Amino acid sequence: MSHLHWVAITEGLLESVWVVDPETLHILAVNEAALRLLGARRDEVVGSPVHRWASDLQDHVYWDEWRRGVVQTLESEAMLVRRDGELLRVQRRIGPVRPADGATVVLVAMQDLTEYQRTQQRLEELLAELRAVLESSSDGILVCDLDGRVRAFNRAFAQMWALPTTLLTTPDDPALLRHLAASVSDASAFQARLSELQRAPLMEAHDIVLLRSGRMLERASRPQLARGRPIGRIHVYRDVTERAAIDAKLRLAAKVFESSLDAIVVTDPERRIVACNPAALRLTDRANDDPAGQPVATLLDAPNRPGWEAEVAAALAERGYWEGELWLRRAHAPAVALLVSWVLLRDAQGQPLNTVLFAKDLSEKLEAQRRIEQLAYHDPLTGLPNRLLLGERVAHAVRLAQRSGRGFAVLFLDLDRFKGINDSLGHAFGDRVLVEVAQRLQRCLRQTDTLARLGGDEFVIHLHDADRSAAERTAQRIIDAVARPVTIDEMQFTLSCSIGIAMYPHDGTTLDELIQCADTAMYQVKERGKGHWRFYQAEMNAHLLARIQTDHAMRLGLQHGEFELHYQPRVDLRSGRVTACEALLRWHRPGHGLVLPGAFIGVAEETGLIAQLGQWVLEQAVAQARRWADAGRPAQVAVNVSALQFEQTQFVQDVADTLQRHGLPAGLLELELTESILVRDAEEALAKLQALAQLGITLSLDDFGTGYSSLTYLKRFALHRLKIDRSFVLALHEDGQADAAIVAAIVQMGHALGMEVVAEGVEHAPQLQRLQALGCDHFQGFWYARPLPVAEVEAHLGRTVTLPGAAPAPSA
Ligand SMILES: Nc1nc2c(ncn2[C@@H]2O[C@@H]3COP(=O)(O)O[C@H]4[C@@H](O)[C@H](n5cnc6c(=O)[nH]c(N)nc65)O[C@@H]4COP(=O)(O)O[C@H]3[C@H]2O)c(=O)[nH]1
Repeated sequence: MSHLHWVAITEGLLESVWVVDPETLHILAVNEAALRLLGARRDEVVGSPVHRWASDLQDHVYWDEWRRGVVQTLESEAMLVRRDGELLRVQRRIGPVRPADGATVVLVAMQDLTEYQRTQQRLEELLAELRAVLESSSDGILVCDLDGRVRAFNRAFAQMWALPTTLLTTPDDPALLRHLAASVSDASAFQARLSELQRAPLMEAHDIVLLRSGRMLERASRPQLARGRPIGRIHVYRDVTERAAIDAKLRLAAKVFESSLDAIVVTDPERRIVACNPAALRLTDRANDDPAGQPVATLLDAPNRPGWEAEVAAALAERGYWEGELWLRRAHAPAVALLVSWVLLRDAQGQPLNTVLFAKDLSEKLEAQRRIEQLAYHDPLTGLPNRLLLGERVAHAVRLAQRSGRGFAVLFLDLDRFKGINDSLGHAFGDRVLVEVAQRLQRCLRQTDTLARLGGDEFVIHLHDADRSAAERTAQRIIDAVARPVTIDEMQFTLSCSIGIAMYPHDGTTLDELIQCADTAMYQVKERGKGHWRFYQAEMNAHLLARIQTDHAMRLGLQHGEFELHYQPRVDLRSGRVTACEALLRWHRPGHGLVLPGAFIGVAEETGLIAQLGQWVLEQAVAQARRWADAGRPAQVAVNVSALQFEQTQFVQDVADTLQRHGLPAGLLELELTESILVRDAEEALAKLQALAQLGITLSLDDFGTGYSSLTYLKRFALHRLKIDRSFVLALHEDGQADAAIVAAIVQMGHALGMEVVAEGVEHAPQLQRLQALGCDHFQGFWYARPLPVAEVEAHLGRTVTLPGAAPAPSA
């Protein structure tokens, strides 16, 4: 076949074709594609040896082997040398072709690999890029085929799921899936989800996977498409643990912002409002009116702090915060005080971002503070200043007086017999009396003076800038004001008060000193008849000192046996027999001789020593009565009981114990009580008296007629005897008709209540006769016998006295 034939046959082929003579290895014919490949003309190619276009030695060796019949066909890559010398990679197939009508030729078919190679290279580069992208992603990526087989995953995926090294090097799908399932907190839900995704290859899904480690993964599952058809699935996992935590924090912060009881206002750097929480809106009274955009300063005010805005701005810029009190202006309500903490927030570059204002409503606190101050500085009953506030005022007055050289006065005021009102009419009534008195006192004073209540019925007054005559005038004004009749609950009565006055700086330079002096002066007023005022005099304190000394001496006296009991016989007026005697205390005070109770009982009652002293008396009297009874001269012994002694909780028990200790029948003991005992705490007194009466003790009421002399308690307490006070008996002698009538009434009343009546202080026969005529039951007094020492009184016991005989009954 001619080479023209070969040209005609091969021209239509896309491949480059050489027809080579197997003997000479010269090219017999080429097609157009081969000419383009070699960049040569046909005449340059046809007739040329194949070596001409071969580039490497291997090619030469091959053609030699071909000629020697060692190889027949070949398919390989080879390098050609183009006409211009450029090398060209081709894929070639070489093989003998024997046409039916001709000799065998070698057909070399070649395909230019340059383009293919370039594409290949581009693909490889693309692949490498993709892999790099895949690897550089912080998301964990898992690629599966439609059957769920794992095709690829990146390093982030391996790290996120903590894949063991074996799974990284050796593909093992079941092991990988087992590892994933074992890592999640709900394995079955995880696997169910994977199966569901596998069944729906086109489904896109987003969900959250919780790992057992506590981490939280967000999964986005998308189908992998090739030419519009799904070929697999890409799972992208993102670790959102931190983000979820931040989200939770943000949600919490939002909740705090919303529900905070404190007002929170966020502003821009120019302090214009950006957001207000509900508490802020409530506080500003603008629930329906959004203040966003307004300068926050328009809502705030600081009346005592001009230039406060500049101060805030400077503090925020320098320190990043400001704290202080501001007032909030409100739309429809009065302004409120706020405690404000103001902070500046900056961005990462340090530029001001926002300011946040936290405000606490101080109105309640201020009100509480005001209340506390009120409570701390005022007496709750009358609302008057208390001692604390008075102390501050007086301290201030002292400072002023030191500069001005002018003095002032302190008045100590105590109501007279207030205790009686309180005890008999109740504390609530007493409180109303105190309020009334406080108002009257206040009206007697100037604005610059201070009236304080120390407690009970004690008031102290600071008279500002007052000399002696001013103090005197004010004291008298007060005495008069208090003395005006008081009407409470339709009950009218009169009060009086005693006032002691101390002058600054003459009597003292501190409130304590001045109060002490005024108190001492007031005490003197009380002792001398009450209802008056008096200036303090230095010797008053000497008197006080004497009392302290007396108390001390009494205590020592008790230890040293300086006390003794004298007994005054008591005579039965009907039989004339001495049936009883009253024990009366005597003190052999060293350096003072025999001291009578009037000089020390009062001090013992004041200092409380009376309880001890009284018990000593009881002990002695009971022991003595027992001795007399043993000696065959039984006589009832009457013992005086002071109010303080009676108030001791164990009093009844002490009496019972004493009787038991000495084995004295209770009927031989009489207790003389004073009226004040009965009015103090009526309920408790009643219980004690009943207990004593039950023991069999005789109870008598001493000094009847001098105190309250109320029928009510006489009836209630069911006492056995009434002792008419000496003053009435004395009056009988002085022929006072009115007093005689009183004595008669007392006797009758006593008898009507089933009580015996005893008259004290009978010094003269006529007194005795009148008492006899009035039906009095017993008497004691100097007419028959004074109080006598034991040795002397014994002779009287059981004796019958010759009485003068009853006087005619009084005419009135
Ligand atoms: N002018 C005058 N006086 C007479 C006459 N007869 C008796 N007296 C005095 O009158 C007082 C009667 O006692 P009292 O009213 O219980 O008054 C007693 C009593 O309240 C109290 N007292 C005495 N001893 C005790 C005691 O042991 N305990 C208590 N708590 N008080 C006592 O001291 C008060 C005074 O006691 P004494 O000085 O002993 O004064 C006694 C007595 O000496 C008389 O005919 N004329």
